[in-house]
Amino acid sequence: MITTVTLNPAEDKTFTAARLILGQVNRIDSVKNIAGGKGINVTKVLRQYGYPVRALGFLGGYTGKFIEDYVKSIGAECLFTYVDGETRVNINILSQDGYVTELLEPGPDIREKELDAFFEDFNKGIADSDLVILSGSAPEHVPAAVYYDLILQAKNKGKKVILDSSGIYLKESINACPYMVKPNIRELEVLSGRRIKRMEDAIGAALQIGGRGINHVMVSMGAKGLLYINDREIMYAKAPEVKAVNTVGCGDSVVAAFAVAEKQGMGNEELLKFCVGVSAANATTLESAVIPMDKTEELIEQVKIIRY
Ligand SMILES: Nc1ncnc2c1ncn2[C@@H]1O[C@H](COP(=O)(O)OP(=O)(O)O)[C@@H](O)[C@H]1O
Ligand SMILES: O=P(O)(O)OC[C@H]1O[C@](O)(COP(=O)(O)O)[C@@H](O)[C@@H]1O
Repeated sequence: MITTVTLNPAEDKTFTAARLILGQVNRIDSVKNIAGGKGINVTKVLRQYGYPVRALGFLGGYTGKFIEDYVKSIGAECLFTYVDGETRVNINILSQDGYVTELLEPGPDIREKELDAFFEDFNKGIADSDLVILSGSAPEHVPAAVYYDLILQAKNKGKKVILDSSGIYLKESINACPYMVKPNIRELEVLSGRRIKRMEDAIGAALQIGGRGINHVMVSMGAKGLLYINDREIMYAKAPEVKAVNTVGCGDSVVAAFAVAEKQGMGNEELLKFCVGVSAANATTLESAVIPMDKTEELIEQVKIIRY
């Protein structure tokens, strides 16, 4: 069993538009509403690879119910903690000039007793899982150190923890040393306190993070690909060129692919190629975290690895 945690799930509204002009009336060409949020996307990808998954996190109101129904429909187990507030709606605008603009709501207010209820659910939810995946931001009034506590609790029970978060939630939790962390360049800058302009900067910062006792550091670089540092190797894989339709969910696809690779016992090179292939394939579909399997195989073949 794999447990995914999405503290701040969202209904993702994907708008397509010719262009987006600030301060003007913008008419939308099409709308697609899907269940999203980082851990929900990870759950989607893991289910496509056939793994049993239990999804945890806060849900509330009509949007929360919509997300739970979807997660059940893909065959994942649900152990969500229901709250009085309403789960958020996030907007992703894909404009024809190639820009992806995301408008992310903060999420509902979480009361102290709701947070306590979540911690109880978490301890039940991870009992039979070997991998625990913590993804995304947290809603209002959840302490910044929430992931620090969750990582330690899961590690104390012998679980491997994967962390993909941002800002204060990432910074406050990194000293709990998850098994794997996946910052993008912006997040790596937050973690290391350094500006990252060149590959050498990214390698230096990732080594600094890994040196704290994190076994696997994957730095995602959008269309440029992935840098992967573990206790033995430093490897970079350029992303294959694809016609990107929607890059939302690419980071979540890397995380899910890493979990699949871990489950399948892939070697480092195979693992990196797989993560790059799956995430590039995600970019080719309009719906986030829907992986076209044939395309993925084709893309994996194209991935070239550079060792440092
Ligand atoms: N335009 C693209 N073409 C090919 N692969 C991409 C593209 N955008 C993202 N990817 C793949 O997805 C991974 C994660 O994307 P990234 O945007 O860095 O993550 P995040 O959404 O977490 O910021 C990248 O490391 C890369 O492998
Ligand atoms: O939890 P956060 O950081 O607020 O992000 C939520 C958003 O991230 C996504 O999971 C996409 O994440 P990635 O593009 O980083 O993979 C969306 O589904 C969701 O709206």
